[in-house]
Amino acid sequence: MTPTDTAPNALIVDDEADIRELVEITLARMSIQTLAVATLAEARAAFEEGRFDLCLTDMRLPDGDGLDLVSYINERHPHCPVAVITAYGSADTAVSSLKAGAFDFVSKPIDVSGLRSLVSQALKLAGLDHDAPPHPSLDASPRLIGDTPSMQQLRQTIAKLARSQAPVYITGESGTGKELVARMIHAEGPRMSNTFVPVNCGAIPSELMESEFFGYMRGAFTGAMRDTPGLFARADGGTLFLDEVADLPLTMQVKLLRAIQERAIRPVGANDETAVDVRVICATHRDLATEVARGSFREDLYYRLNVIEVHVPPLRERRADIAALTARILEALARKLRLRRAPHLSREALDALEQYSFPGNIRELENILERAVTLSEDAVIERQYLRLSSPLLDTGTGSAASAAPTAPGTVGGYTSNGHPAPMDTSADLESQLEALERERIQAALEACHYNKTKAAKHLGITFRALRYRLAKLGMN
Ligand SMILES: Nc1ncnc2c1ncn2[C@@H]1O[C@H](COP(=O)(O)OP(=O)(O)OP(=O)(O)O)[C@@H](O)[C@H]1O
Repeated sequence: MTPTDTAPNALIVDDEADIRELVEITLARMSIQTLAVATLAEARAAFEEGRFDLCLTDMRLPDGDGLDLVSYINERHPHCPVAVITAYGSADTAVSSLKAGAFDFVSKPIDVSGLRSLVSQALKLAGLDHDAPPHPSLDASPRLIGDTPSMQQLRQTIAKLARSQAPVYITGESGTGKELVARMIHAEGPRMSNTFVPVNCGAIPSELMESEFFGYMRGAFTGAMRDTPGLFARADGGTLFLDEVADLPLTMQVKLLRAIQERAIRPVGANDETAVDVRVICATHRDLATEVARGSFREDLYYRLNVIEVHVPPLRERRADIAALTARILEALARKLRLRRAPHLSREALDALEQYSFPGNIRELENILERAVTLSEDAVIERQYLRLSSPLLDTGTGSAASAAPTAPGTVGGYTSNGHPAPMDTSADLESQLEALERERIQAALEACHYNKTKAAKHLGITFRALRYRLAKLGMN
């Protein structure tokens, strides 16, 4: 196809003629007009004269650093995505270019199919800025509720990160909305029409990890009846969300690092690697830097994943959002339960919620409200239906252990030797149930040698549900 006036145009900045040529040919085959220059000065001059939909720049230029061009474009031409071409094996440079605002990088020797997918992503990005109508999936995509300054800032960060391809590391307590943030980064960016694949790293048995992540070939092991794609292949063109990444065993961390660095995977039983184009976003409620210091998380992988860090604050640090979140959750519940009108909370009930510490954050708020709607038959939900285990907590750490009603001589529901306390029969039903729950969970954990995945199975609940309950009961 011959480029037309409406064809997108790209600026290529590299002092090596053969690389310029390779990139020009590849882009021309994609019907993209190109202008190739060899220096930083020429690149700046080109930007003074025209508008580009994409810029690809080498990192080392005769008159300066590619990073300077990245900063210049981000400042003066923020609508133009810029990607850098890095020398083979220079992971550090790739990471610093992403931090400086490059949306992606391609390493030498240039792999043409990788370059093509990078360019397609970039053009989708550029397209998002033009007057294109919003993608239909955006309307259906989840929304982040809340107007406190931290939420407003989080929304701005999401919009910025959606434009980049850099790995993102999301921190925050359980139930704060880390997965929701990851989904929004995916849904607002050029990968929106491809798959978002969430994976709970703590829930995959370690012996199955490699085949789950990378897939397997028929006959690779007993029971491998057909070629089966793994999570990376399913997320090709889209986003892989690694939840609880700190739970990955060290052997898997090495393989993950390789897949991210090489942008290729080798299914179990396959001879060759297959290229994949996956954006990795990960999250954990643990402190990865501490895990690195303890030796349970590889520093090189940490460095690779933690290019950009986003923190999602706990609900108790943004109490002003509780009313809006409650209203939205009650509306959703009304739809789910086919109620004619969404119920709402009495003033007293809302006050109680606004003072509660929410160790399980928004997921806990959802559970409290679902239970209240089920228990209360009125359109106005009174405080007693919230069944808060300790309604009025201080603004401290939010530890559920300090909140839980305890039997005399016990700490957080445990005796001094660490065993669950005997049930206090004078306590109300709620605290009796809580004590029972603790006891059953503790017994399951002990029976399964503290393997949470197995304990959850043993209890007949999901891994997430177990983790939520552990946090709620302060048993972490
Ligand atoms: N700001 C928000 N607005 C609306 N809903 C939210 C918000 N934050 C979280 N939620 C909802 O709260 C629930 C928990 O969120 P999510 O699963 O994203 O938390 P998480 O931090 O990933 O939890 P975990 O650490 O347990 O994996 C989800 O149903 C999510 O849609």
